[in-house]
Amino acid sequence: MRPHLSRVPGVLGEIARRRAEEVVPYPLPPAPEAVPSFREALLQPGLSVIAEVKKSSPSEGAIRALDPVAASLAYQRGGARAISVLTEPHYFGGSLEDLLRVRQAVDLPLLRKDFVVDPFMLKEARAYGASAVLLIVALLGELTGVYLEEARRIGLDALVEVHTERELELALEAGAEMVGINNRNLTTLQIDLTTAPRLGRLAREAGFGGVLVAESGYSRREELKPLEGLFDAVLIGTSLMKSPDLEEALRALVG
Ligand SMILES: O=C(O)c1ccccc1NCC(=O)[C@H](O)[C@H](O)COP(=O)(O)O
Repeated sequence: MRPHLSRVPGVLGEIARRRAEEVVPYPLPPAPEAVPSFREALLQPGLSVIAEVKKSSPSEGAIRALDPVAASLAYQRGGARAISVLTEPHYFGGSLEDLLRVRQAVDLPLLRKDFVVDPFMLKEARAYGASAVLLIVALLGELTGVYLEEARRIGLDALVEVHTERELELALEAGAEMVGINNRNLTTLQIDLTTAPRLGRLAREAGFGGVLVAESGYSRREELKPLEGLFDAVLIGTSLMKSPDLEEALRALVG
């Protein structure tokens, strides 16, 4: 079952509609028998970092044409607990090949970072070595629970992404065990670092006891302070990818 994408505004809608046109099921390679748990990795003490391999983006244009394996190995050495690999090709320069190559090179759990708009994309994620997928409530709406169930059924963790109070409500109603709060408005691309702590507090007040991840816009250590004691993890891409030394940059950011 596919979401109605005609109602999704801005660049997010453009990316998702293009992605939906491209999904044509094909025979997948055999999935790895076991992959490390994304959820358990983020539940280790302290604020876990999910470091992102991101070559370009709508907000930045070209970021850096760094080999995803070299970037991931640097992230692993720098203390990342998980790695997010963009697999969207047109706006982010990613691919499933990148995901597979990173899977073969590092021991950390991998998040397939894409715009999931068809259940086949979940099967692809599993086949190419992901431990988890991103489910964006602004795209999936009322179908979020259906995609969440399907992800679980095939052995994937799901990070359910929200940006507004209404989306947070939908994520919690859908039974999300991991909620990602994006500071970036995916329609305007504006970043507001108060979004994650504000919605994070609302989630905890509503009794959410699962994994909370703050996403987007972080580049300095002091910006992580409001996340302490509230969030389990932070997802960081652009600022790390732009750093001359990714390993050092990660250490400097989280200590
Ligand atoms: O990054 C973008 O410009 C973007 C545009 C449209 C949809 C999604 C987009 N980014 C996805 C993300 O959420 C980020 O890649 C991720 O949270 C890391 O953010 P950052 O550290 O700011 O690169």
